[in-house]
Amino acid sequence: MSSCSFRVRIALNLKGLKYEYVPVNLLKGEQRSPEFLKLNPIGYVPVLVDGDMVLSDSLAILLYLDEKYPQHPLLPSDLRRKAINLQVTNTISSGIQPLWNLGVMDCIKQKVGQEEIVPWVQCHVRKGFAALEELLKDHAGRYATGDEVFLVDLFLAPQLHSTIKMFNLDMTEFRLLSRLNEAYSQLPAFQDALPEKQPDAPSSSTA
Ligand SMILES: N[C@@H](CCC(=O)N[C@@H](CS)C(=O)NCC(=O)O)C(=O)O
Repeated sequence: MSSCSFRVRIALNLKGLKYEYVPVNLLKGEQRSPEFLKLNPIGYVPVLVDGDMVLSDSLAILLYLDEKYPQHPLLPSDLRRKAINLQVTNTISSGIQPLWNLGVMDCIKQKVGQEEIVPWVQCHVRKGFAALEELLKDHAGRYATGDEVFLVDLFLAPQLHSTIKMFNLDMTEFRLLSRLNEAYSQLPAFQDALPEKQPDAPSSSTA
């Protein structure tokens, strides 16, 4: 169900890399098991194990894969487009996704009440999406920063997919993001990375 793991699967698919998929059930708390904490002491997925290399943050994993496997580069060579990619990627990974992480939602449920989860997530995601529309409006082509898929698309697609699906977000005011979401849904590398396509997904899986 993790949007952060979804990012990494898209990159592995784009680069044509074979990998062994090891499921970690977040709803069962498997990310807090002693074995998993040895891989990532903060108890978050994804983790990439590549020989003796253990990496536990999606951005670090993506940049590592990009250097090691340069086919289908994730960052554009053009300096300005590269900078926009990094800016928007970081806006999603630090300004949107952490605000609706499972641990945050659990905390709201316990300290404030279950009924406050959806309004909380909708408020923060809408604020983030409004910013993304503004940040990307002068850069988007078919995808977020032109007509090729880059790093920012690997962050955007899972964010859109997960929040629209889980929180029934009304996207009518986010016209650019809606168009991009539609474009991503046509790409095999993105389709095959969907949470609901993974071997351990329950039939009603959301991300
Ligand atoms: N910055 C990290 C964030 C990782 C993260 O928040 N992972 C979430 C799933 S997308 C998680 O494992 N949540 C489990 C929890 O909150 O207990 C990354 O990009 O990999």
